[in-house]
Amino acid sequence: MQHLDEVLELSRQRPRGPLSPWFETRLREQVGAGLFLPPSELQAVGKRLVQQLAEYREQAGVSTAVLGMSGGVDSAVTAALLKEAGWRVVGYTLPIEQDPVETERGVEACHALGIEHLQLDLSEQYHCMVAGLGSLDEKLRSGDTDALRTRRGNMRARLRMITLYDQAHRWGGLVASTDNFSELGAGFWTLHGDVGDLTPVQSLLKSWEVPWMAHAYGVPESTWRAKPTDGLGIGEGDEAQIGATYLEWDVTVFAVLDVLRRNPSLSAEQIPDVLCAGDDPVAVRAIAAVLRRLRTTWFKRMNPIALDHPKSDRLSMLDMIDDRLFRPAVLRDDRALTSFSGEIVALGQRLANELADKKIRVVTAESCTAGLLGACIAATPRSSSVLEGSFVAYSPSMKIDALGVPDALIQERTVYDPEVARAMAEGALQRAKGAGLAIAITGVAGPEPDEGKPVGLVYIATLHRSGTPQVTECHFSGQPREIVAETVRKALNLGLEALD
Ligand SMILES: Nc1ncnc2c1ncn2[C@@H]1O[C@H](COP(=O)(O)OP(=O)(O)OC[C@H]2O[C@@H]([n+]3cccc(C(=O)O)c3)[C@H](O)[C@@H]2O)[C@@H](O)[C@H]1O
Ligand SMILES: Nc1ncnc2c1ncn2[C@@H]1O[C@H](COP(=O)(O)OP(=O)(O)OP(=O)(O)O)[C@@H](O)[C@H]1O
Repeated sequence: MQHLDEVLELSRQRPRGPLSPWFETRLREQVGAGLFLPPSELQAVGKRLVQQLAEYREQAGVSTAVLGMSGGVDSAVTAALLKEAGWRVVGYTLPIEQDPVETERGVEACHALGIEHLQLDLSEQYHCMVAGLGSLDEKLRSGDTDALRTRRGNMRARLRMITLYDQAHRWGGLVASTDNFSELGAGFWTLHGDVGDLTPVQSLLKSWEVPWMAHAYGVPESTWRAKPTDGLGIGEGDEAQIGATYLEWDVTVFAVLDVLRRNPSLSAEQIPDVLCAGDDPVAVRAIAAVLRRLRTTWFKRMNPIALDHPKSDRLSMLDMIDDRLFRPAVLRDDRALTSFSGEIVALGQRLANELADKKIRVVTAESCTAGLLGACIAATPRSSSVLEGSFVAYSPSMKIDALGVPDALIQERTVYDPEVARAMAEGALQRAKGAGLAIAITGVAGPEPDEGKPVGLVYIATLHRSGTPQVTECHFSGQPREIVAETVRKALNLGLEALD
């Protein structure tokens, strides 16, 4: 299996010798399942990242990125992707009592990638800082415990960040972030120390995908072969601190995810047993280290901690204003199919509140939204008191069989018709005895026109049990998922109107 060999090679596993049996088996399975992306997919991922970085540069009107060049692979790949996307990239080597070999690798990477390079030795500033803060806490200056070394190391990272933000301001640019998926999971970064404004490699595995990108985008071999270190003087390299190699880390995280998917009710304590590493001491140790780090760093991955604020719909409103008016198109919220935008969530909540106030339950009859309207109401607290149910009637025959829409009507007018929407609403309300309001949707989400009807034509019918059906014709534009999201948004608004 060539791909497996490449993973072992680029992850620097080869010189360490064979993996322990548990890791060997899991890695084979995971490579076979495509979790360690094969080179053909990585090529596409690289292209997509570069394309997005280029679009962001054009749309946000910022074209200079500054970043710290540690001599390690993450900063080098980040710089390479930005450069490829047409950014002006300024790489800073910022040694603080650094091993000169690391600094030299940072300089070499800048030259090899053809980016500007500036150097500023921050050792003196660091000492001033330790001395200053040491006057509040004497131990900080000379103490040699893990905690004190970590505090001093974090100070180095934050001092570098102060420098980079100042330089970004100087050039009218932004600070590029170099964090990757594996370090994110391990909580292996300093809050406000090495996370910047734009994160090109955040979803990539440190063991395999980051070095692959390094190889593909012209980073010198000395950089991607170098032993990963935090450059903060805290410990003997990343992997010694984490308690597992990055390859072991990535394999274990995928394995934990797999067992959790199979059995979502497992507790953290049960996971080592379920992973069945019993007679492999290397794996037992590494799994324990991975779980320990995940357990002690979860809060870093959701920093700052956002409460479920009683007025969180205000935050949704700001999100909507930004999304509609100011955010560059490359970042626009078009993920409504899997995670509703803030505005849709807020609308769903409003409709649920109105229904609860009026003690009315709703039934939905959905064609092109295929249940998303119902799901949106189901996602609100106490939805069971306001949602009677949903009919997902996607095909014509479902509309006939499940909702009683007359076959002849569909034959004569197609399913994209106001009368069909009306019949769907009536059929739903007849069948859902506990509902007082029906909302029905039929339309063409695209990407191609259908039965002579244009993409984006949608009919939404609302029917209050004590009223007559109201049908609204809508014309939306965009990709299918955008049309579906617009339809859900409109249907929620029409539901609110119908209750008025
Ligand atoms: N429950 C809680 N909810 C919300 N926040 C909480 C919290 N508990 C602590 N905190 C906050 O979190 C802080 C601790 O986190 P933080 O300050 O980041 O510090 P911490 O995670 O303790 O240390 C940073 C670690 O990242 C490693 N690192 C740093 C930089 C670069 C790299 C690299 O290789 O790329 C690695 C470094 O070697 C060290 O192991 C606390 O001081 C506190 O402010
Ligand atoms: N000496 C340094 N000069 C400039 N920036 C640095 C230095 N050390 C660390 N940094 C910044 O902090 C980030 C995190 O540090 P880290 O040492 O993990 O580097 P890295 O690029 O992730 O490489 P690796 O972890 O593979 O050594 C770096 O990506 C870099 O932007």
